[in-house]
Amino acid sequence: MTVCYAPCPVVFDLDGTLIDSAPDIHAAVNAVLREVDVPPLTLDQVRGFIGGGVEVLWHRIIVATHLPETEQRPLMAAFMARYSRSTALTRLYPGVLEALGVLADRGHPLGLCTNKPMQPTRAVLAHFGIEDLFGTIIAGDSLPERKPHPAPLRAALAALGAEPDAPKGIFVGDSEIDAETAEAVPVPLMLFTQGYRKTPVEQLPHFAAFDHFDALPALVEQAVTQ
Ligand SMILES: O=C(O)COP(=O)(O)O
Ligand SMILES: [Mg+2]
Repeated sequence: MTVCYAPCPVVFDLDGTLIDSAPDIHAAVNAVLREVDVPPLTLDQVRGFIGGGVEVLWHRIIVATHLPETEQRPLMAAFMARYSRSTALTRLYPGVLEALGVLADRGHPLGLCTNKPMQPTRAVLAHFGIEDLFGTIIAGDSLPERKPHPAPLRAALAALGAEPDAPKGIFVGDSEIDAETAEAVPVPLMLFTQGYRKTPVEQLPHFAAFDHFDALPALVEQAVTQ
């Protein structure tokens, strides 16, 4: 694995890492289900379905609600129309703004690599006024591949100046998918433990784990100087 010399690119996952978006996703999912007379899902259920992008989310909803597979496309479209500007229930995790500011001030190029589609990604970043902090945004519909395929993270690192063949940088994420993606690139993963992960921390490959964003800048410098 290649760790870089300071200041190296730091790329972030979005849902469950920078933002707790599950309440807005949950509300939009249930509004769509209500339209087809399907009982609501719990917040825990929907949170457990997030991470693979909108197709995976709706595939899991279809399976859980026993709806016919033919419903997936139209319901997903109805969801996207509703969710794309939904930010009212979404929160930044504590310390995110400060940590991004510290890393940016230290000269780290910052990027975003999410499986969430671009339109809601841009809407939520604009809502929190943090869009301009990121030198690149690779979303779930930016490339033919999505995480855990290494292509999206490789593209984000390359856009921030990393060498395409042996990218150096750090990935910050919350999920099984993020751990797999970081290994596939490979780059060190800083695992945020308060996100949407379902696997115990010790079973997920990671360079370091943290439960509050206050800790992140020091972990990044550790990875860089090791
Ligand atoms: O929208 C999703 O399913 C996942 O998004 P993430 O990659 O930012 O966690
Ligand atoms: Mg995530």
